[in-house]
Amino acid sequence: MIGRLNHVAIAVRDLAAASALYRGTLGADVSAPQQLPEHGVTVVFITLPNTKIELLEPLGANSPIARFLEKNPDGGMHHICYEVDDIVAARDRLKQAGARVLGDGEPKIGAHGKPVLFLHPKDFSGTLVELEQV
Ligand SMILES: CC[C@@H](C(=O)O)C(=O)SCCNC(=O)CCNC(=O)[C@H](O)C(C)(C)COP(=O)(O)OP(=O)(O)OC[C@H]1O[C@@H](n2cnc3c(N)ncnc32)[C@H](O)[C@@H]1OP(=O)(O)O
Ligand SMILES: [Co+2]
Repeated sequence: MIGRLNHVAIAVRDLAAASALYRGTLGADVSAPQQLPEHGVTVVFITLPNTKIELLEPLGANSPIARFLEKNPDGGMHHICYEVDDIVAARDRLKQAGARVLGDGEPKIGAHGKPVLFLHPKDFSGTLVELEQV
């Protein structure tokens, strides 16, 4: 059901500093920041030859990233995103298998303008999983 690795996301306290680190020290191609209030994040994408890295900074009072940073003050790996062809079919199959789909269970439009859903980390070996329909 899952396809390509779309991105690995890292939560950071200071998006400008983390972007400078990737751009300057690691020599990476870093996008401009994008605010996504519906997701409670400001995001940049780093394009690598085989996948992307998403850097996430908290945005707004109810950001899931703010809560993550309370527990992980230095930041860290936040989620992994797999591509699927049909997100509603994937969701229904996962629910049938007993996995918890987060939020209201309906796909939201993510950073790439495509539908996304999140799966509870406790159901996936301690890793928060995002699905993106491509
Ligand atoms: C930019 C848009 C989009 C894209 O297109 O790419 C994005 O990526 S947006 C990214 C941000 N959005 C989300 O994270 C949405 C989904 N997340 C959630 O619904 C919640 O953050 C959560 C995963 C359900 C956690 O909720 P929270 O209220 O923080 O619960 P707890 O702190 O009580 O956590 C419960 C339990 O789970 C562990 N945990 C929490 N977050 C993670 C994580 N990212 N990775 C692994 N484990 C995680 C947490 O430590 C708790 O465990 P215990 O302490 O053992 O109980
Ligand atoms: Co993501």
